[in-house]
Amino acid sequence: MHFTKMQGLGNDFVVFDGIRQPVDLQPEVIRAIADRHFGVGCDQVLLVETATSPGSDFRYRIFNADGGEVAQCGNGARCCAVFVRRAGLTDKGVITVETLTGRLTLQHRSNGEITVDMGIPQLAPADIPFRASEVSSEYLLSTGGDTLRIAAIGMGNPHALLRVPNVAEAPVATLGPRIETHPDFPERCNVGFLEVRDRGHIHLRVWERGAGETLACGSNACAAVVAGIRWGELDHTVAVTLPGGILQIEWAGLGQAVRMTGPARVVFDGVWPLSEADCTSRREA
Ligand SMILES: N[C@@H](CCC[C@H](N)C(=O)O)C(=O)O
Repeated sequence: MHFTKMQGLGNDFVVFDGIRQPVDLQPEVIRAIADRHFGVGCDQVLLVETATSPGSDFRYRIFNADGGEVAQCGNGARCCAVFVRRAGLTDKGVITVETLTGRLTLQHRSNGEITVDMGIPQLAPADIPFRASEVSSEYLLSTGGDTLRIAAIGMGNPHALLRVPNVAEAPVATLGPRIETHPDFPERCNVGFLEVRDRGHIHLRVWERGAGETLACGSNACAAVVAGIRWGELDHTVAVTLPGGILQIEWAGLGQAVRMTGPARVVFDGVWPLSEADCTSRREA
């Protein structure tokens, strides 16, 4: 299977063209590809397939490094836009892709960046999904003896957001997995630790469901800006500084879609596996 290694702000992907070649991605194959020591190494594996619904150009599928299939990946969406043009699958400047739960519009910009229409955020607990009796901009979450104030927001995938005084010192590796697997998020969640610098700028670190801490998470950046606007702390256009770089996020408010703009780059092309005999990717039993 031919693949392209790509990255969006250091959130890295192994991308397969499932239109021109048969691609079989069983969970154990995804885990082997994503392994940073025995495989290629990536946060997510992406698969581009033929669209199944009218009005979409492609089907865009996303698998976390742990092998689980999910419905949304913002940085991956920008990489998908670059991948389909580079592979000669389309020459369109505006591309529509279907995901597990919705549709995204990807727009190539004249400066080489890509803007993604990430859809309308889900605020109703049942849609996120999150266990709460009513919609609120802030919820209390009890974990390990602590009570945390969080926002819970769906961007096609579930997100928890916490304010921190300084992202550099945020307990991402300890609190991240506890919130990811908290029973109030029945499908687990991505956890964003956000520091508001001013009304147009936040710093953000993200513990991703199924991947651990990544250098950037586009959908969590969108959810963080939605949370900050609902708290009354942010304007409608916000620069989000992540460890891997900066995203521009825009949200006009309730009922409106979130727009995310940023780069996407090719790292290299490869073949997986080279051959059974050459394949050194498996952990020895
Ligand atoms: N890195 C992504 C999100 C990938 C999926 C996420 N880990 C989940 O499980 O929902 C992004 O840029 O949005």
